[in-house]
Amino acid sequence: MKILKIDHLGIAVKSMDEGKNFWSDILGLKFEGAETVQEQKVTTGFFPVGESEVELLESTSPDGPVAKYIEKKGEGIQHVAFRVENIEEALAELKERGVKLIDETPRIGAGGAKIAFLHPKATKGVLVELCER
Ligand SMILES: C[C@@H](C(=O)O)C(=O)SCCNC(=O)CCNC(=O)[C@H](O)C(C)(C)COP(=O)(O)OP(=O)(O)OC[C@H]1O[C@@H](n2cnc3c(N)ncnc32)[C@H](O)[C@@H]1OP(=O)(O)O
Ligand SMILES: [Co+2]
Repeated sequence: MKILKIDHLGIAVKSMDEGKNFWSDILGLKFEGAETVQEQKVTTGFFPVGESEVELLESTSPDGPVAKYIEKKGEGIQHVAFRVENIEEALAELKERGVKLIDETPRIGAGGAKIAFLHPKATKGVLVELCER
């Protein structure tokens, strides 16, 4: 598999509006707009930073993964996303090597990217997202 770069850092926030204030008003990053991804029960907000982006995540439902994360650990970095050249190939390789996958086939994430998550138990405690755009 080939990882091209860190695509984004996913940061769980209780409120997109409040989160946005810090990242755009204080740090001066450009807010590229919000998008709800119903399947993941989140509204996302992207801020480009050089070759990568910050992705703020606000839950749309109390039983979504981001709401559960905040309940357990508080606001903060919920996942790291790597951009890969070919996500199906990467997932097949990881599966063959015994890595615990949350998604065995890609789903559709923000901006229409193909995404899939690896289980934090298989990655030394970091929820890893692979994405291909
Ligand atoms: C829109 C899209 C995009 O970019 O395009 C997105 O990013 S969507 C971003 C939101 N979507 C997702 O996160 C989808 C993938 N996530 C999931 O399926 C879930 O959140 C899991 C990662 C499986 C965790 O599920 P759940 O909270 O029900 O399980 P759990 O509480 O039993 O957790 C199992 C163990 O994993 C740990 N754990 C849970 N969430 C974690 C996280 N984000 N980072 C690191 N560790 C984490 C828990 O502390 C626990 O460890 P201990 O056993 O040691 O206590
Ligand atoms: Co993400």
